Amino acid sequence: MFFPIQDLLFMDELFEVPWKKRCGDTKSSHHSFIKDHRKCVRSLDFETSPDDRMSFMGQADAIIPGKLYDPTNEVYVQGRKRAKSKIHEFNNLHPDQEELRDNLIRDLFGSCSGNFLIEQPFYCDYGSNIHIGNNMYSNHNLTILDVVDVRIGDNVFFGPNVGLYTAGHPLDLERRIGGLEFGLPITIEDNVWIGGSVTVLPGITIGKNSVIAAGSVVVKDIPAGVVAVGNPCKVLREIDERDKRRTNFRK
Ligand SMILES: CC(=O)SCCNC(=O)CCNC(=O)[C@H](O)C(C)(C)COP(=O)(O)OP(=O)(O)OC[C@H]1O[C@@H](n2cnc3c(N)ncnc32)[C@H](O)[C@@H]1OP(=O)(O)O
Repeated sequence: MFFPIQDLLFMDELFEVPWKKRCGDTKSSHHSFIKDHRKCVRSLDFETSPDDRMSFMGQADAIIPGKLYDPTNEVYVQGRKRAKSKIHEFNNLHPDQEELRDNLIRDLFGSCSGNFLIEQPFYCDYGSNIHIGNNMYSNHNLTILDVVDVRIGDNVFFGPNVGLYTAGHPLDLERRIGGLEFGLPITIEDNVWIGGSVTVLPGITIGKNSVIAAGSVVVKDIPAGVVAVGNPCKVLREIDERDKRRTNFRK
């Protein structure tokens, strides 16, 4: 069973995901949202850089961070189909077909500002909400659930099996099994290294130059310039001058 859009909007009033970090509190536009979904979405101030490519959905259909939406809406279904098809092609290319791999990702992502290397396989929901900086490297099996923006800075490295999940479901049973979802954006700032098998949850920002230890589950923002470890991921220490001098990397 899926909720019709009118019900979804009224239920949304009861379900306000805390979301004030980058988009501000969207409550002021909430009533017009109930009256006229498209009009309201257009009135929101989306943070897109001038060179961002237009999302495949167009801003009128973009998912609002922290608001419930129905992923079975045809626009989203088509968006995911488009992405799956390109990803299938990407994942099945011979590793020597570097130019084709590169072109497929450039076509899929919202923006790519320089060179990058994403090892196969790679997975995402829409691709158009992913924005990557220069010199990004991802080892095998990066999964990005990009129902809303995922912004990755310059010189960001990912170990194998990393998951960046902007998507979530309500905790209460009725709306969850009814199929509703929400998304909160993820930002990975410049020069971050994310170790293997790290999971980054919706709404997280990882500050520049930080290192996230293998296997961590990042549930809160991580400041700049630190090593953070564990589940839940916590700051272990700052990265300092001693790290510059360190030559012994034995266990
Ligand atoms: C781009 C790519 O493809 S990368 C390839 C994939 N490689 C990886 O994923 C490796 C990721 N590396 C790590 O996780 C490393 O542990 C680092 C870089 C975070 C830290 O390395 P170091 O500074 O050498 O830390 P060190 O080994 O001294 O450990 C410091 C403490 O953190 C703990 N710790 C280190 N790593 C982890 C971890 N992944 N999870 C939990 N605790 C950890 C250690 O047990 C130690 O605790 P203690 O002081 O109580 O004994």
